[in-house]
Parts: sequence; structure tokens; C-alpha cells
Amino acid sequence: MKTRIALIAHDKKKDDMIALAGEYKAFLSTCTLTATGTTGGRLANELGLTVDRKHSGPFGGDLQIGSMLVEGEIDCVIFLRDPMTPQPHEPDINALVRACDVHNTPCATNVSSAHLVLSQLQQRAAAA
Ligand SMILES: O=C(CO)COP(=O)(O)O
Repeated sequence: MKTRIALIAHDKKKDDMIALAGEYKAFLSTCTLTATGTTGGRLANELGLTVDRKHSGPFGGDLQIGSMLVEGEIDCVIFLRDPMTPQPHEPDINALVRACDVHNTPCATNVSSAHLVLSQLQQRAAAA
């Protein structure tokens, strides 16, 4: 089965997300990708990745992805959060990260941990 990855980035982290996804593009193109609206738009337009785009984060996108995760439809979350900017939908963000903890789903919230998670998933997929 394809690895199912959710990709989410706050505005000031979107360039980092594009750079990260660009590095893993070959692997990510073998995965089933879900993203919040604006992040997904950039991944599709700038990298040509096929992405299931949910609503934008402030309009419930994090909650939609959280719901998928609870249903067992997401294997891993890459969520590049901006710790320096208050977000209007902070409760939704916390709900998604909490759902990852409740369901023991890997959740990388910065670029360094995202590299560790993606390189490991890529290696596993290559060995399968
Ligand atoms: O706000 C977000 C995550 O909390 C991200 O949403 P967008 O990808 O639509 O900007």
C-alpha cells in the first residue's frame, strides 16, 4: 500500500515545505498526499505533485486532516508550524497534533525532524 502522508505548513514555513518536498519529490510522488489548501496548491503548482487538497488551515483544513488520521487514513504528518506567529485557529492545530499523539502517528513539526521521518519512510519503501 502507498504511504499516506499529510503535508501542512504555516505561511512563513511554506518555502521550507517546498524545499523539503522538492528534495523528496521522487519518493513523495509514490505516496498518497493530502495537504491543507494553500500548502497543497503550492506543492501541486511548484513541484507538480498530485495532492488531495483540503480546506485552508484557518477554515478547518487541519481538522479535516485530523479526522482522516483518526479514521486510520494517514500514516505520517509533516506539519511545519510557525512558532513565532499567533494563528487564529490554534485550537485546530493543537487538535491535530494531539490526534497524532493519541494515535501514535509520526508528526514532524520542524524541518530537521521532517528529514528524519521522510528519509526513514523512503528507505522503508525502497526495501519493501
Ligand atoms: O494554517 C495551516 C495549518 O494550520 C495551513 O493552511 P494552508 O496550507 O491553507 O495555508
